[in-house]
Amino acid sequence: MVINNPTYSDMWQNCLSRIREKTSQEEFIKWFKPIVPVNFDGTTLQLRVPNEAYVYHIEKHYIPFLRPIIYQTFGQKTKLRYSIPNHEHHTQQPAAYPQEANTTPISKYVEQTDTANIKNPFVIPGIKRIVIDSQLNPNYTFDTFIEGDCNRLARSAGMSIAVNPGSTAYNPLYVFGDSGLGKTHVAQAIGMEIKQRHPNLQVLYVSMNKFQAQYTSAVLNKEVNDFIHFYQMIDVLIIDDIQELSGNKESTQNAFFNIFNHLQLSGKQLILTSDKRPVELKDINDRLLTRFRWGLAAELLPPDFDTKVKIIKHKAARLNADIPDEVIHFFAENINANIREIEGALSSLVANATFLGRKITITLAKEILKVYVKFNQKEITIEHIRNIVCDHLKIDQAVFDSTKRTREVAQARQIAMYLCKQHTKAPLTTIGAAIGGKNHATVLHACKTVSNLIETDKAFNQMIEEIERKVLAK
Ligand SMILES: Nc1ncnc2c1ncn2[C@@H]1O[C@H](COP(=O)(O)OP(=O)(O)OP(=O)(O)O)[C@@H](O)[C@H]1O
Repeated sequence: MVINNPTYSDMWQNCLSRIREKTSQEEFIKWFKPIVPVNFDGTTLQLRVPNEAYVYHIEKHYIPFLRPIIYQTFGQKTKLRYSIPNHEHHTQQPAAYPQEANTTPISKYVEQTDTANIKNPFVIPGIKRIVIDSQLNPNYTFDTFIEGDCNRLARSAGMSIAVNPGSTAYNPLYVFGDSGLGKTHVAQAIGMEIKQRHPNLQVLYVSMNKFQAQYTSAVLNKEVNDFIHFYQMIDVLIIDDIQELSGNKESTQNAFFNIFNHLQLSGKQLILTSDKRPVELKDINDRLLTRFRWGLAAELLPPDFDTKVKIIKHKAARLNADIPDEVIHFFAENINANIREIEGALSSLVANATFLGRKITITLAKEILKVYVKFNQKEITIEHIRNIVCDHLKIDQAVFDSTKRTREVAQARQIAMYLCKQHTKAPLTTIGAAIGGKNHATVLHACKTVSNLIETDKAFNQMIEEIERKVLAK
């Protein structure tokens, strides 16, 4: 009886049987079944894999598992070599994901180089680590993200994740809140911190819109598998504006599900941001929604006064701008909408001071707020100004309205007239009539006197700014 030596294909089948016993059906079908042995020369086993993503995935996740199986079947110290169909094509072109037409590719599978010098089994010389541009904004770090009650949960959870990505209970971390409250900033800060602490991890930030565009292009180019494999290799995936997945085609949601599920099961970290609470997300596959709720949902709230002050001071320092406290407080009191608007107002304040040589005062700040943010201030009336002036200068209203002409009272009236001219639309005659029954020439004179004092007397100027702040904080 002639016993034929088994071929390397038979030997590989033997390996596959053992692999099948020890892996899930899904893993086996996805990662091992597509592998084809193409040569074995007694020392090196050459396997054809569908693409570079396989090489990377196998090397990263299965080597300790595969090694004994291959050694027992092919012999101790057997070396592995991979080949990839259309390799020329694959390696000369940068990998397709994630990139957009006419933009710099952010990922490159680096070409397999000389294989003659294989020293260690299971190490593929030349397959260098994939180079990925994480797409993170280096300005979005924890150092520049000011902490307050409004963001403490997201910030602290983010810090824990940065220390142990994928190993905390916060997976995924779902950061939600209204526009401009710092969702992108905190998500990217986590990514930046992870890159610093764990330089070997692949971190990728992508918006849901960009992800969808890439997926659509992958479908058109028949590269969906490459697309999914690329994303499945990421260690920390940050997806901004996840709510954009709503109402998307089943196929896009399925692709995202495959990626999400794979990463989560492999202990990779996912960070999602959204302008909606998880329960408010609509038209998203239930199996995804359930997974979004597995980790931690952290809300970002509008900052309180003190946090706004800290943020403004921090941003002013970065702009090298010296902004008086009362202007900072004025901004903090009057901008309620979001931090992006604070930044816009601050930049234009500084631009006015730098390019137009204007002094940074509450009056300038008010002008800017009118232009740059929804400034919901109620109309300021003459009566309101009179009340504030009397209150601040501790002058009785009845005395203020009387014919009494002591220096303090006369000056209080002048200040009130000046502020009425600055902050109301009332004509000078109306202002004069309402303050001591004076004519418009007296009001003009009062305004001139106060302006001169503001220019020449520092203490007086400070007092006016203080009164003005109270007037505007209506
Ligand atoms: N706590 C903070 N400290 C410092 N800057 C902050 C803070 N929160 C937000 N910002 C700044 O506010 C701006 C808006 O933040 P970001 O883009 O992260 O908001 P968002 O919630 O993602 O908004 P949108 O939903 O509109 O995309 C950014 O420039 C960011 O740096």
